[in-house]
Amino acid sequence: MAEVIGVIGGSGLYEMEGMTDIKQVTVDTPFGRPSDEYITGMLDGVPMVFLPRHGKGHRFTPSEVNYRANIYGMKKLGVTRIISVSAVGSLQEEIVPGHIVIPDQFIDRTRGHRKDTFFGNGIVGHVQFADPVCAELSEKLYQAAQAAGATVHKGGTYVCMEGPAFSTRAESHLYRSFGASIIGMTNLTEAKLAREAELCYGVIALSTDYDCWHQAHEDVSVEAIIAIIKANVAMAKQIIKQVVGQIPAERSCPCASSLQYAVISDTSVIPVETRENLDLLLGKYLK
Ligand SMILES: CSC[C@H]1O[C@H](OP(=O)(O)O)[C@H](O)[C@@H]1O
Ligand SMILES: Nc1ncnc2[nH]cnc12
Repeated sequence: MAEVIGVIGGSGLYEMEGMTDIKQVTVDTPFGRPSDEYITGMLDGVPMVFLPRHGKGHRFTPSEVNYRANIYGMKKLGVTRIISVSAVGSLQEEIVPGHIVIPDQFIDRTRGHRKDTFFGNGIVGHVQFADPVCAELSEKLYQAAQAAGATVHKGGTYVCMEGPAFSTRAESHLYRSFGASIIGMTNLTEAKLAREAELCYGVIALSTDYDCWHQAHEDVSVEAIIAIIKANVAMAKQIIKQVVGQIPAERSCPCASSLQYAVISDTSVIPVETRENLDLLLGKYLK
């Protein structure tokens, strides 16, 4: 039986066509409400769960999204691999709007307001995050993007800013001086929580604009982003359709055991409520 694939749709991707046996599922979590109901079903014979990150109708800012609930809900529904589809600004000339990037690194420019860990409340753990995305899933996404006919860039550094306002021009130039490739507001937070939930995480990033550094292009605007998304969302869906059949049933990557040596707390002092809240993620290590 194939493992369940989760898709988190970003700006412009609020539903996943082509799924069969669809159910809308409300999931309760110890971390509050996910962004919306999850859509469960099958895509080309593979079990799939879909969630729109900002909610249907795009109701939550990047800072307001309840990332912990979203990831926990995926885990609760049996998901083992998450594919994120996201709109990003390009920080490099060669990443033209309309191109796809499969990023492999992040730089954190969020401001510490987001809940980006399941740890706390009496339990401390530190997962490895040097390689923040699943290399195996990302390779499959790259191959699927090529097969779908996209112009796709393999690897790249995603700057995750807080938003919701876009960057100043000075910030945009600063990120370019870091050698970063793309900029968005959501994916790093998800990647951290996916790692803490022992889920693989990979990103299909659709370049929608040149942010505000490029002298020959208009500064980023929602209007321009939506136009590019509309023209390319079918491609993102095509990549997902391509990839589901290519993902092996069993995972052989390290993502599946990322919590094994992460907890530093004396397990005898973990409060009962914390233990209960984290049982789904950590129970097998806290016996
Ligand atoms: C609509 S422009 C800015 C918005 O788009 C990206 O969203 P997502 O990552 O969910 O596709 C970016 O991160 C911002 O949230
Ligand atoms: N230029 C940009 N900055 C931040 N997030 C984005 N999402 C799409 N384009 C973006």
